[in-house]
Amino acid sequence: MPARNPGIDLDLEWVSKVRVNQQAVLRRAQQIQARKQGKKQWQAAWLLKAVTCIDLTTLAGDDTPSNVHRLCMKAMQPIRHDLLENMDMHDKGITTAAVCVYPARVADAVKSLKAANSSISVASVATGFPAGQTALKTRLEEVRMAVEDGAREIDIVINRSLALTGQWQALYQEIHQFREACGEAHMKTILAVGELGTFTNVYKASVVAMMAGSDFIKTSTGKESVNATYPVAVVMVRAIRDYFLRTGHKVGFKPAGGIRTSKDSLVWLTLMKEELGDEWLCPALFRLGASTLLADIERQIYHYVTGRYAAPYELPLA
Ligand SMILES: O=C[C@H](O)COP(=O)(O)O
Repeated sequence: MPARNPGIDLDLEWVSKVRVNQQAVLRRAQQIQARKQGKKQWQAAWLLKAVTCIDLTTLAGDDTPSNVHRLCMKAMQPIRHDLLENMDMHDKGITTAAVCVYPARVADAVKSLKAANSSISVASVATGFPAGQTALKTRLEEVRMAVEDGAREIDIVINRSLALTGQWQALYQEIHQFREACGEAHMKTILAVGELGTFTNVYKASVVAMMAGSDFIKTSTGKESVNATYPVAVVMVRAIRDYFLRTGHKVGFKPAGGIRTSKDSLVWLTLMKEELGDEWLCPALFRLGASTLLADIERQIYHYVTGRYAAPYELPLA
C-alpha cells in the first residue's frame, strides 16, 4: 500500500476557480472507449488484473451470513482452479481485492475469512448508505462500529445536500470527521456523481474529499439512477492527478455501480493507464466496485482456456 493521503487544509480558492470543459471531457471519454483492446493471452492477463482490483460486493436487503460466506469464498477463489492452472497462474495468489458488505454483515465476513485463513480486506459501506440522510452523529457511530467489527476499509457516502448548495467547508469538515472515525481503516469517499448535477460539482467534490483525507474517491453507491460513467471518471481522475501534482499524495479511484462486463473492466483499466499511468494500476490505487462483473470475467477466461462458453452449471457464482 502507498502511504496514506494525510489530507491538507481546505483550499477554497482552488475549489472556487474550477471550471470543467464539458465537450473536452466527453471527447476524451469517447477516445478511451474506442481504444482497441488486446486479444487472447493479453486480454486474459488484463482480465486477471481486473479480478485482483475488484471489491466483490453484496449490498442487498436480503443479505445473510450464508450468502456473505459464499461471497468470501468466491473472493478467495475468484476463478476456477483448473482454469488458472491451465494458464499457469494457479499459484500466484489471485483473489479479489476486498469484499464489500453492509455494516451489519461485517462481522460475518470477517469470521468467514478468518476461518479460511484469508487476509482479504473487508470493506463496509457506511454513513447512512446510500442516501447519507441521517444525523452526523449516527453516521459517525456507524463508521466506528464497522471498524470495531473488523472492517479495514470504509466506503463513506458524502452529504449531497452540502455539495449541491456549495457548502464546501461543511462538506470538508464532515469528511474529515469520518476520516478520524476510520482510524487505521482506509476511507473511500463515494461522491454519488449521478446526483451532483454538473462536472464542475464532481471536480469540486473530488478535491474537497481528497483535501479532507480520503484514501480513494469512488463514483457511486450503485443505487443512483446514473452510476459510474466514463466522462465523470475522466473528471475524477484529472482531479486525482491535479491533487497529486500539488501535494505529492496519491489517492485511489474506485468506479462502482453498473460495471457488469469484461469489456467494461478493460475500458476502466485503459482509462487508469492512460490518465494516471501504470503506477495506479494496482489494488492499492484502483478498485472496481461490482457485484456481478466477476461472473462475466470468469466466463471469458473459461472461453479463452477451452474455446467454448461455459454452461451456467459449470461456473456457479456466489
Ligand atoms: O459499490 C458497489 C456497488 O454497489 C455495486 O454495484 P453493482 O451491483 O451495480 O455492481
